[in-house]
Amino acid sequence: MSAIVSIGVIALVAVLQVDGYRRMVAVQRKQISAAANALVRMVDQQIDSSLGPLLALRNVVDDPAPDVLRQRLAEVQARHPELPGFVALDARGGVLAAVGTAGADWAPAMRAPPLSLLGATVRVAIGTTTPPSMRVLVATRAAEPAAIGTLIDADGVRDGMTHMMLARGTLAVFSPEGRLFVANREGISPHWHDAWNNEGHAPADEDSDHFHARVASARYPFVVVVTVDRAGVFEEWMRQAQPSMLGGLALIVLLNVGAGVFTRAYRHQVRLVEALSRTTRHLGDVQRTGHIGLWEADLSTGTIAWSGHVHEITGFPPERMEGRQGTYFKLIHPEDQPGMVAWLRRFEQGDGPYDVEHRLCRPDGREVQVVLRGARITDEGGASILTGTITEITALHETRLRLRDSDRDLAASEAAYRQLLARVPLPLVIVRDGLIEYANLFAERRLGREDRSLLGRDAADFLDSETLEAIGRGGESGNITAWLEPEEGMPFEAELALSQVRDGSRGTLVIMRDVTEQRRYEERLNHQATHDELTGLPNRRSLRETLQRLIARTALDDSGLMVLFIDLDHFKVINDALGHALGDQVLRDITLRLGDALFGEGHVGRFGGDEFVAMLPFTGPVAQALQVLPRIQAAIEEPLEVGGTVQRLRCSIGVAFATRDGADADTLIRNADTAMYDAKRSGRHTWKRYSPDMHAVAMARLTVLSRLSGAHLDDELALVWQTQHAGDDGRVIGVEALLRWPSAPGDLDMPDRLVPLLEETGAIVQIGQWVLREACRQQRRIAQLLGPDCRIAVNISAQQLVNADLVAEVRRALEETGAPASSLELELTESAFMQEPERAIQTLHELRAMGVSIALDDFGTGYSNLMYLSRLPLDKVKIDRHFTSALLQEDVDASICRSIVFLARNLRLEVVAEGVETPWQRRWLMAEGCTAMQGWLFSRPVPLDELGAQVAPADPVAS
Ligand SMILES: Nc1nc2c(ncn2[C@@H]2O[C@@H]3COP(=O)(O)O[C@H]4[C@@H](O)[C@H](n5cnc6c(=O)[nH]c(N)nc65)O[C@@H]4COP(=O)(O)O[C@H]3[C@H]2O)c(=O)[nH]1
Repeated sequence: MSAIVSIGVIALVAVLQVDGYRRMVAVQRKQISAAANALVRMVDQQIDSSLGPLLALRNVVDDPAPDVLRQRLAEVQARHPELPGFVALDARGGVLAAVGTAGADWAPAMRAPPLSLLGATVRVAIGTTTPPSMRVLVATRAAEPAAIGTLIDADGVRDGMTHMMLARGTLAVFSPEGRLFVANREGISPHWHDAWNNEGHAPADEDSDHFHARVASARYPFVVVVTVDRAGVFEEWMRQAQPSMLGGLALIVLLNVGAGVFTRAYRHQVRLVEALSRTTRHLGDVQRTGHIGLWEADLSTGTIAWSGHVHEITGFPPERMEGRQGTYFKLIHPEDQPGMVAWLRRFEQGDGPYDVEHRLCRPDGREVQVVLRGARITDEGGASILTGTITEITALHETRLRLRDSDRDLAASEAAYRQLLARVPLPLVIVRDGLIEYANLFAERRLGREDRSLLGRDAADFLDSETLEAIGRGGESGNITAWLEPEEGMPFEAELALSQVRDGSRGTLVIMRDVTEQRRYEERLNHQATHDELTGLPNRRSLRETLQRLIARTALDDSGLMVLFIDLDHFKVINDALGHALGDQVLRDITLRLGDALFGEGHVGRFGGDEFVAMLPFTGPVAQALQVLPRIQAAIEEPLEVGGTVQRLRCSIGVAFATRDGADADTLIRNADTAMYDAKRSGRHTWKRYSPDMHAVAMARLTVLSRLSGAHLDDELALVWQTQHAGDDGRVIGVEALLRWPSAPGDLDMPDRLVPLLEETGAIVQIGQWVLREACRQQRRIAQLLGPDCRIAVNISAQQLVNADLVAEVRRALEETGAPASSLELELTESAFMQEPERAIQTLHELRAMGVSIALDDFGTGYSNLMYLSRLPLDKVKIDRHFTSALLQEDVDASICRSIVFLARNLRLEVVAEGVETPWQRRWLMAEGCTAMQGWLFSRPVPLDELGAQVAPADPVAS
């Protein structure tokens, strides 16, 4: 039996699924029409934003100077060749400024509705109310309404199409006369547009292979056509059918359990009723066959006579009944005895017949239920007797009791079932024959009105015909989506779970889940996930996806793809000075300008902060593609009004090409970024093409940062020392500490490569501290080797002067190592003083007050402003070795070197010449009055252990 039921259920589910397919088709129809509408909205918005610069013209009319107006109109016209003329009008239609359409009559355009654009009319208004006294109008070429296509960002639309329809359908945007603007797949010809020209109806009959929808934009001249393959829908249904079949079966089983509770209770009741009637029948048999006890009592004598069956009922043998009424009375259950007395009294009022029901307690311990029926018979003499029957009804009584219990059970289980439905935390109704038979509280609240119940109402008041049809078919389970119309409030979209109620006639249980918010939330999430909130541009994730797609396309059609990483120069300064709100405004303006500069040919996205990434497919030579760069730079450089100030921004751009510089999106973006970084290093406001050695530099930076920002500098770094000598006798007068990184990667073991990198990364501050401390630590040994008067010179970077508390650091280094302050000399370059001159002068004074000497390094290469230098508290200047080396060629005009030495001596400071390599240079310097020297002539930089050898160098003058 259960097998038959199961087969029936499976067959039922199969029928449901077939019908599910029909519903899916209906949903599909709705979806493609929704997709077409969404696509129209999207393209409308795109055209709006493409026309952003036109709309931005409204801003220029803040300043009604005709020259300014004309210039701005001309700029926009140059960017939009499809729009040949613009004019700014005052409120009365008088022309304030016009370009491209001089002498035209603009009055009709004043009557054009706001924002209607590129229609069939010759002139239309695009700006109407800002400020209220003016309008900016644009003339379109009436003969070329298809120019609208240039305003559509085809790849952006294709992106949107992917989200709307995934891969199953075809979406296309045409001009009304059939020109294809964009589609989500290749190979769509204008004939395709003609084929679907009858709005909303397939040209072929229902056997056609497609569903389609066609929607025309109300604002711009284009139409959207959407089709879906019937085969694709079938596949999707196949994919969905399996889980929903299982779900349907599970639901049916669940409902069967519920219905089973009903059915069991009902059957139980039927069985009891049958038992009751059987018992009644038996009773009839008993009566028929004489199985009723008969009795006759004489009330005046107290005697009673019995038929034989009375003994069977009472269980008392005849000999013990002895014909006494009292004997019977004693057998009656004590609780029922008062009832017996009352029954007897009834004969005082009449002759009967009267019935009394009571229990008898049999001698064998059994309790039986009997009914005594009696009537009074009076003879002619006036003597009367009571006579009647006694019938055992124990079985009947028990059945009656069970029936009463079962009635209670049945009422309880139905209440439980109703309660179960009422507790479903979603609106739920049972629809039977098109009427609402049951509605839980949630349904009453969501669909109905406070003063009017849903019960008995026509379901068509709330549900559309398709949904009603699905419900009306009955016998099905599954989910459908529908728009519901509550009596109060807005219609809402809901997911309906339908299941058959199996209790005789066919009803459908409908559980509703409002998905309006969920849909809205999904759409918002989708947009947020792919777009930058501030600029509305695609965000990093979506950029990467688009780039990956473009790379794939490039590989197919053998075209080129250029990736630009654009970073605004010194944008932080704008942010810091003008605040983040105006900084945001700048980023929005830059976004518009980038769009203009690219002529809508590429894709731009915001990578983060002030970084933008542009992707430009191209077909011609690379040199031609690169022509966009000056255009971008010029667009960004245009003066920008921000918060009452005029700013001129610049940018650094890194360029990378697919697939030469990377075959995937991440690599290409990273390499364009590396090239941008190189452009920044080269002084900003420039652009650089990526080359692999840039990557090596970037890796070196990374190594420096990871290895030299750790705590183990002692294991990585070392100091070498170069002696300074008196020019006349060659005695050692000081030593300079020079940094080395023995295990450095690449050529970073020498400071002229390493130090600039450390400066760039900021690591110089921490490493400078290490050098200072290490030099002071080695001072004691140097004093032992070269004498206590030998000063140690330590190079100090500009960043240490600006970013660290140099005075405190020097003091700590001296205290911790025990080196005397008088033995320490700090070498600083002129540029170090220039960043914060007043603070630098103050710091130097404090250092000198401690007893530390100050030397000006690389003298002659910097600003050498004598006025300024005279304010610095210096002890020594060191002539840069490039001036000394210029003396190597004896025929070189020595006048520059002479002036440098002269300048240094005139500051009345100790003068040391660096880079002395030949005896000739030494003699020349001596002759010019420079008596202290440093250079390879005396010693190369050596480790501490080798410094002892410098104590008594051979006098080079003599050699
Ligand atoms: N051709 C030639 N070169 C000579 C001669 N005599 C000395 N030199 C080199 O000239 C540089 C002198 O150091 P500097 O002017 O302070 O120039 C230094 C200094 O500005 C910077 N530097 C070195 N160590 C440190 C440091 O610990 N901290 C900071 N902030 N800068 C350092 O790196 C620069 C280069 O250092 P080095 O490569 O060690 O190069 C040293 C030294 O090896 C010579 O006769 N001929």
